[in-house]
Amino acid sequence: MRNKLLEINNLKTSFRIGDNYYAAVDDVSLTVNNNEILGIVGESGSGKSALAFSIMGLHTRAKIEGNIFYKGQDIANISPAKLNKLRGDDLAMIFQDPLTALNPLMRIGDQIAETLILHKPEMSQKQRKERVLELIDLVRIPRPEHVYEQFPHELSGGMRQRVVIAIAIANRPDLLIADEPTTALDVTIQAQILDLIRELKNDLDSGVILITHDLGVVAEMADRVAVMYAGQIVEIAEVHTLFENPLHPYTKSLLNSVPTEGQEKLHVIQGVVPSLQKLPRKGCRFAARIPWVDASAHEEYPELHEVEPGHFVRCTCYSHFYFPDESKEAYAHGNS
Ligand SMILES: Nc1ncnc2c1ncn2[C@@H]1O[C@H](COP(=O)(O)OP(=O)(O)OP(=O)(O)O)[C@@H](O)[C@H]1O
Repeated sequence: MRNKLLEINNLKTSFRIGDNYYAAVDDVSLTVNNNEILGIVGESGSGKSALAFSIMGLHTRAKIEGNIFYKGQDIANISPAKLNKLRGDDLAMIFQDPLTALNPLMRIGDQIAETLILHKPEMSQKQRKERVLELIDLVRIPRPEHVYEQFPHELSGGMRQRVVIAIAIANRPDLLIADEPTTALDVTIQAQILDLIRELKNDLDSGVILITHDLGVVAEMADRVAVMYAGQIVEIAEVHTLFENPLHPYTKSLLNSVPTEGQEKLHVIQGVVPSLQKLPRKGCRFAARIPWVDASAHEEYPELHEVEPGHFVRCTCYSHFYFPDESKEAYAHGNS
């Protein structure tokens, strides 16, 4: 049975730039259940990492508003001591680049043991070593005894990422956040690492937040998907619903950017996510990228609408959206 592990309500994470605070995560609400993978997709700059860091309490200077309930306890603003206890124990994160996540001067075994020393101080040295070897084996690294003594630079990228995963799961976390865990790896290794994350999720009955810009990864891995644009969730749905019936113009354009068999020409929406200072704070944040859609189609304060059970879409523009033919689009851009 799936239970609610994480519930985020109206989260706003703002960074100070000059004299003002600008929200990089703006009014995000979501839930994650145990034994569930929630995929979070969106272009670079859409706020995915800022959201992950907020959950992990890793922002040192950001302003955090709203609630992050973990098993019913609000961790959005708890003391650093309490958060440290949770982090690495109940909550763990797998970062994008294993090289920067690992200490180049420390043996693999010692790096994995470190998190056990911190969170399971009662373990004897012998028990700890046994557990580290078990973890190395669990993430399918061959010859654990040998790898225990090695340094990060002696391992391949894929093996290093397995070490990072071993550290993350050392204390059997209930919630695992994986931020682009396979971006730095080639395709075959990527598939193995994703398989491993899915297996560990099943074994530990954990909830997983999988952040990626790769829709193929989401289709393969996620149970539900949240699509983020400019700090907000613009659509959230079960994975098959999102792929079969995408509604938000941004989701449609993301899906359109993945070529499928038999499709000759794809319409790709131009532009990028605006910087925090330039982000419109009123009206539909995606409006500027679909200038051919009439302004009246957008809401003044776009909200998430539940269009069918569990399927939410932001702003009414989704029901007026269409992909223009190229000539009309050129006209729209030329006149905007
Ligand atoms: N510490 C910070 N101070 C100021 N602005 C920040 C900070 N961290 C992130 N931002 C800004 O917040 C916005 C969201 O960034 P974030 O890294 O969360 O995006 P992302 O979707 O994870 O992108 P990527 O896929 O490139 O990691 C961006 O405009 C970014 O420049």
